[in-house]
Amino acid sequence: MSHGWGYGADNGPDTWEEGYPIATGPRQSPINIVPRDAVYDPALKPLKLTYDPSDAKGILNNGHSFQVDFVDDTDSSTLTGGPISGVYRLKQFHCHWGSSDDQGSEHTVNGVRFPCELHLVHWNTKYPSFGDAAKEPDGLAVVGVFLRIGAANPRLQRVLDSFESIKNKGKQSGFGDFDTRTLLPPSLEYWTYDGSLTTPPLLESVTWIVLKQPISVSPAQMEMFRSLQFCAEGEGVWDMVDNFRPPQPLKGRLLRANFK
Ligand SMILES: Cc1ccnc(S(N)(=O)=O)n1
Ligand SMILES: [Zn+2]
Repeated sequence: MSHGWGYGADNGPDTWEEGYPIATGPRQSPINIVPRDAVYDPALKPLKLTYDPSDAKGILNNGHSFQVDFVDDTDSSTLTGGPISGVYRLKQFHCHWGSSDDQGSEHTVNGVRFPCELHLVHWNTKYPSFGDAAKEPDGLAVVGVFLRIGAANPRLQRVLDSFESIKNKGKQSGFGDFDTRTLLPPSLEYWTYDGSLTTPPLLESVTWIVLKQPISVSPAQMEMFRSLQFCAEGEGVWDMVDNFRPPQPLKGRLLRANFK
């Protein structure tokens, strides 16, 4: 049985091009963010993130990460402003993290890797669904938030506490009444560039919005991320760690900032 893509030695990011030739396309993600090369754009609007806690639906171990899924049949949890036009609905959030605190994020800043990176995935409501939007160059907008080692993050703890019920691939559980806004840092200053999904199908449909200010996570909390498993129950032990794609070539793309 041919196994799918993953983060192992024989199915990791360097092999993805075999099944997904777009892996070497012109607008792949993540990238290394070099703040000195970012162009301040005064026309960039502030981000407006409006999330209804009652839209949180469930949490799933999809075999690559965990994801918290949201009801997205109304405009109750949306992203507007920033570099995008129109209304984008929150679909899910997930994270990427390392086997140790010195790696884990997908985007890097001046080559610096963070232990974890949170992705809030939104889709453009000019298209009928997430799946349709994901095929369009302006279809998705992902807000990236870096996590840095520091004090324990109480707002993250609710997510981490649910991990024991989704330890293995395919496990899911209810996850309601969660205010996603509480995961964001005080400052919403951001970098933005045109990119892609960072996991297959690597579709080049993402407007990336990476927040400059990290949120905190404690070493003990990082160990809880590492308690998840890539494999299904009864299929052995394979800690879910290092589920990140390394930075990809910028290929002439413009990196903008909404701050000086
Ligand atoms: C929903 C989804 C699929 C694949 N990749 C991503 S990501 N890591 O670019 O946010 N999100
Ligand atoms: Zn992601």
